[in-house]
Amino acid sequence: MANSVEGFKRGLDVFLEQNNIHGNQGKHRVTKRGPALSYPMFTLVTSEDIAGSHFYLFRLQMQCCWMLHYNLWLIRFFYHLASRLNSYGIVTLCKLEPKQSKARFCERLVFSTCQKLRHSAKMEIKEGNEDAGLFTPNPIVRGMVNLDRDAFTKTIQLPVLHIRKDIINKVMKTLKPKLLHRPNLKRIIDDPTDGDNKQVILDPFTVRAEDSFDDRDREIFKQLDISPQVLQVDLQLTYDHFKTDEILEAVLPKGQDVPTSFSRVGHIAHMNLRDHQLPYKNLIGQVILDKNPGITSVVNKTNTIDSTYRNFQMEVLAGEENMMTKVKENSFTYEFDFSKVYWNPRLSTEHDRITGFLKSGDVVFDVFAGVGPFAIPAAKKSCMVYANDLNPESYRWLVHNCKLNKVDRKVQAFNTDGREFIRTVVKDELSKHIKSSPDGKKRLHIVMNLPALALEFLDAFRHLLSEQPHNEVLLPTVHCYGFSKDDNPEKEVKDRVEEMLGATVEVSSIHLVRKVAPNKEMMCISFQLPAEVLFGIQMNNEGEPVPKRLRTEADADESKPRGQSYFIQC
Ligand SMILES: C[S@@+](CC[C@H](N)C(=O)[O-])C[C@H]1O[C@@H](n2cnc3c(N)ncnc32)[C@H](O)[C@@H]1O
Repeated sequence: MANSVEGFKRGLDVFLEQNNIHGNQGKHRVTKRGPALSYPMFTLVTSEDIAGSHFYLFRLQMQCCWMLHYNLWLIRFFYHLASRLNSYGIVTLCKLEPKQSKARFCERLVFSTCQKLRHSAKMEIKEGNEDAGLFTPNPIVRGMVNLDRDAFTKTIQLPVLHIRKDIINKVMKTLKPKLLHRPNLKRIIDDPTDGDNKQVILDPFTVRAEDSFDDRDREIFKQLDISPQVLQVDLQLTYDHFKTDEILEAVLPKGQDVPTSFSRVGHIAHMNLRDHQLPYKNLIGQVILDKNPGITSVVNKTNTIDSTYRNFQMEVLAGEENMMTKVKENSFTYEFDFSKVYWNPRLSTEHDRITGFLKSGDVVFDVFAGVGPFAIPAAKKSCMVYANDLNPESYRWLVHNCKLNKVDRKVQAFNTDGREFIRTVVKDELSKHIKSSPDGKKRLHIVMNLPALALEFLDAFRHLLSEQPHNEVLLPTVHCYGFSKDDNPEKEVKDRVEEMLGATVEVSSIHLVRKVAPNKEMMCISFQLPAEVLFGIQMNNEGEPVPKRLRTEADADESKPRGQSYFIQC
C-alpha cells in the first residue's frame, strides 16, 4: 500500500512535468494554454483499506469552474493516475464557486471521470518508466500517412502460467484479476511444448514472478497441483491488439493531441479534427473504422456550423459515402440524411429533460423542430404538437419520423420561417387555447432550439394576440435556447430575453445545456410569457388588465432599469 502511495506521487510528478504544469504547495498553474489560468489544486487526501480493497481518495479542488472545458484533459489525468494504482479512485469535488448551473456541470464531469476510473482501476503500479512502451506499436510507424497495418507488429515477452487443460476452468476465476487484457488477444493459448497443457497469459504489470501470487492463490494452486512458476514467452502483438489511442499516439508527431473521440450518429463517426491532425486524416478515419464495430463511415467537419439549417459541411475520411442514417434516442427512432439536416447526439439528455416537463393534454409548439427530437417524444406523451422547420429536408424527415414513431396523428408539421410560424400557427392556436379557462391540466409550451438566433425571434410574441384575456389565462411557457460567452451566462441570457420582449419575465429555470467551446455555453431559459407581452397590456397585482401604452424612445434610454416595461396609453 505504501508502494501505491509512492506510485501515485511519482505518477503525479511525472504527469505534471510532462504537461508543463508548475506549482507549489498543492497549487498548480497551467502555462501551456495561455497565461495565468487558475487551475485545480490536486490533493492526495487519504488512502484507506476498506474491506480488503485499497481505496484512494483523490480530491480535486476546482478554483475556477470554467476550466471544465479541459474535461478530456482531466479524464486523461485521472486515467493516468489510476493506471498507476492497484486501487479504485474516488474523486470528490470541492465546490468553490457558488454558481448552480456550473456546479451541476462539475458534478457531471466528476461522474464521467469516475466512470472512466472504474474501467481503468485494478491495475498494478508501473514502477517509474521501466515498462513504458511495452504496449506501444513498433516505432517505425511514426509519421505514417497511409495505414500499413503490418508495420505495427512487434514481439514482446509476456508472463505465462502453464496449466493442464482438464483443470484450467477451475482456476480461471482466481487468475482473472491477473490476466492480460488486450483487444482481440486470446489469453489462453496452446502450449507448443506439451499438448496436454495450455498457457495462460498474465498481465506483466501485475505478475512479475512467483511472488506476485498471494497466499490464497497459492493455496488454490496447491489444491489443483498447479506450478506457480511464471515463465516468459515471446508473443507477437499486431495492429489488432492495439487500442485506437496507442495507434494514433505512435503515428502522429510526438507530444501532439491525438483524436480518439467522435460523435456517433448511426453508422457514422463524426470527428472534428484539428489542423495539425489533418495530414493524417485518412489514416485516423481508417483506424476509427477498424476499431469501432458498427461504424461504416467516418466524416470530418469541414466548416463551423453557420449555415442557416445548422447542418455541417463534411468530408468522408474513410468508409462509405452514404449519409442516410438511423439513430435511436431515448427509445425513439429517427431516420435522416446526416449531410442535409441538423442532428446532435449530445442533446439527448436535453430532449429528455424538456419532455419531462410535459403532461398528457399539453399543447407544444416546436419552432425549430429539426427532424423531431422534441416533437415526437412530446406527441408520444399525448401532447398536441405543432412542429416547424425552415429546412425542407428537416421538414421531410420530421414528417417521416412522425410516421415511423406512430405519432403522425398528434403532430402537425410546418415548413416555414420561425417568425412566420409564430405569427400564424402559434398565434391562431394560442388564441384558442389561451382563452379556454384553464382546467388545471392542460399547459402550453413553446420550444425554441436554435441557440445562435432563437432569442432574436422572441419579439415576434410582442402583441401577438389582440383580444384582452379573461382574468385567468393560460400563459405559455417558453423554453428558449441561446449561446453565451458571458462570465455570468444566466444573467446575460435573461437580460437578452427581457430586452427582446420589452418586459421582465418570471424565470422558472435557466439551465446549462452544454459547453460548446472553452468560453461558450449553450443555455436554456424557461419562463412564462407575460400577458403584457402577448396582449400588449399590463396586468395589476389582482390579475386585472391595466390600460396599455406603447413603448417610447425615451423608455429605451439606458438609464432606465432594464427589463421594465413601459406603455403609452392609447
Ligand atoms: C439547432 S437545430 C435544432 C433541431 C432540433 N430541435 C434538435 O433539438 O435537434 C435548429 C433547427 O432550426 C432550423 N432553422 C434554422 N433557421 C430557421 C428559421 N429561421 N425558422 C425555422 N427553422 C429554422 C434548422 O433547419 C434546424 O433544423
